[in-house]
Amino acid sequence: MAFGYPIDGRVVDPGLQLVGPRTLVVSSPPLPPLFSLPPVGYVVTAPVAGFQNLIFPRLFFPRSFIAPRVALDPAILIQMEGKRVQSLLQFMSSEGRVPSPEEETKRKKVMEELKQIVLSWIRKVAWQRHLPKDIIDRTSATILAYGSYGLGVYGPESDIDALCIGPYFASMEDDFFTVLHGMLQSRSEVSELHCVKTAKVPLMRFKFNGISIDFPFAQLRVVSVPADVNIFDPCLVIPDETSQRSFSGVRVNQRILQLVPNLKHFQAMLRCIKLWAIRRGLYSNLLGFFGGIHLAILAAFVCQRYPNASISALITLFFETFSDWQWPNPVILQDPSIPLKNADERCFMPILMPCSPFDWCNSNITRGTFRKIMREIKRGYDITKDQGRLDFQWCHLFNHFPFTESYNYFVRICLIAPDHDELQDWAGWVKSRLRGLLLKLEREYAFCDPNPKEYVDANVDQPNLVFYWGLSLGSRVCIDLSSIKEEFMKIINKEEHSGYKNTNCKLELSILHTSQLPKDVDLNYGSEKRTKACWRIMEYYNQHRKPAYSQYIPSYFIGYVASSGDQ
Ligand SMILES: Nc1ncnc2c1ncn2[C@@H]1O[C@H](COP(=O)(O)OP(=O)(O)OP(=O)(O)O)[C@@H](O)[C@H]1O
Ligand SMILES: [Mg+2]
Ligand SMILES: [Mg+2]
Repeated sequence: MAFGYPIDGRVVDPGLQLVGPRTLVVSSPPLPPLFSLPPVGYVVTAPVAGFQNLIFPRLFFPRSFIAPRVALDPAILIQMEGKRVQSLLQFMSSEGRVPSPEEETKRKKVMEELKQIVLSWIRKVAWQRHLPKDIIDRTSATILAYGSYGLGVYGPESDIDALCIGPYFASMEDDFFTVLHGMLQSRSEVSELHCVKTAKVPLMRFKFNGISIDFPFAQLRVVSVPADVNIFDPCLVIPDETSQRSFSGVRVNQRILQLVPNLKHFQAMLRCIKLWAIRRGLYSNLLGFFGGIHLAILAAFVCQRYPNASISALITLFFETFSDWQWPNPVILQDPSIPLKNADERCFMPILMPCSPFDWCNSNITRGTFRKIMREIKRGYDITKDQGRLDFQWCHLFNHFPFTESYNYFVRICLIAPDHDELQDWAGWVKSRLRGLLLKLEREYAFCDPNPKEYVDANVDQPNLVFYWGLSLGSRVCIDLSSIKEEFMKIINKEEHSGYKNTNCKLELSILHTSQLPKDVDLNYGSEKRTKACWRIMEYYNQHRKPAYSQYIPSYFIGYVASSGDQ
């Protein structure tokens, strides 16, 4: 085995060769640790007899994982790394975050059935439009998955995002939102069907066999859209701007998949980062936190930088990279090679989409949510940076955010409607405007933490949905929300599309002290509980590991290695 050391920011391997600006080769023979500069990272190679000058990078370790100036035994490192990855995968699987084969099959079947519906739809449309018989015979439409399902990282709560692509004669208003809508409505598998026509990317939203589907539409100037349509084909003519925007989601997804060096690592890491964001109350684009697209690009960025890193190292590197990041410097996964459009100056974390037209991800992050995100990223780094530590458990990283311990006051936002269907529409509309309320609360109070979780108040007779947002009052003593509510209701009712002015849909806004929270509402949702996986990991840590010390500095504790358990 030999050692390399970082010198002036570069890393030199005295035994073999320089392998890159952020890597260190551990090979033979060992040299004493002389340099005080902290290494930026390590690639551990397995020494191969007879190939002394070749480097076989196996694993990348973040700098924090290995204390600087300490000699290391690569065999122990690799073993420890393997255990950490294993316990992480075990944790994710026991938390139900890895879809079962049945779930995979169920979703595939939904996609297949939607494809069939879309095929019969387009023939029907061609026939209704009296197109020539050969066109009716030849025409086809298709659907392409994108979002978390397209990336292969969906969780139990995820929807399927599927873009419906139709030929030149299929119009959005008449054929998609009317004919196809009618066909979907008549299917017994379809429920909760809604049209969202005024969104930037207009879509139908429904459940198919209980799975939520986001279903936008785009048109191509062709007679027949093949199932394997190449959406990067420069010859494709996309006739209108709405279709361009609808295509963007699929393109971004496919580009991300092309840019990550190791798809399996990317998918596994993104699943973990998403669970972390959900548990820490950071997963909701509408409420000023991350959406799936933000996390996907940030995760891909880290994977691209560290192609040799293991899944657990990638998680540490995610937190390390973005706690050090000089925001609002943008995160760019693919160099656009064209001048960048100006990011919105209010954007706290600009993230560029990795393909033409290189737009910025839409972000609702506010000053307050940015503060919380950064605090949580630093927490993530603190927990994961030294995984050799005695009390390390993955479940600490994924603990639910302890809302009731963190705030004395909560803003209660209760949305009420006469029936469930109306509640869906009403809540959808209000949620799309909640950033306005958040900004007002931030202006008025010291800090507001919009917990994205939705609750139901059993004491309210009508169908309802309730948010409890954490509130720090700062030096304020007045907690009268009436003026804020008045201003917010103006936003809700003013917009011409809302149409909610004279309906029975209501919004209640109040401030509660923690002691006034309903007894059946657990805002901390399991933060104190230990999951089954956690216990399993603890057992493993307590019973089957023994401490390992550096072979060069015998009293220096490196971590644990598995033992047969007979100690
Ligand atoms: N803020 C945004 N900016 C740009 N594109 C977005 C944004 N939000 C959503 N999209 C597009 O819509 C797609 C689907 O978004 P969605 O909200 O369903 O998240 P997701 O990544 O699929 O995660 P989830 O598992 O929560 O569904 C994204 O992949 C992206 O292409
Ligand atoms: Mg989705
Ligand atoms: Mg979606």
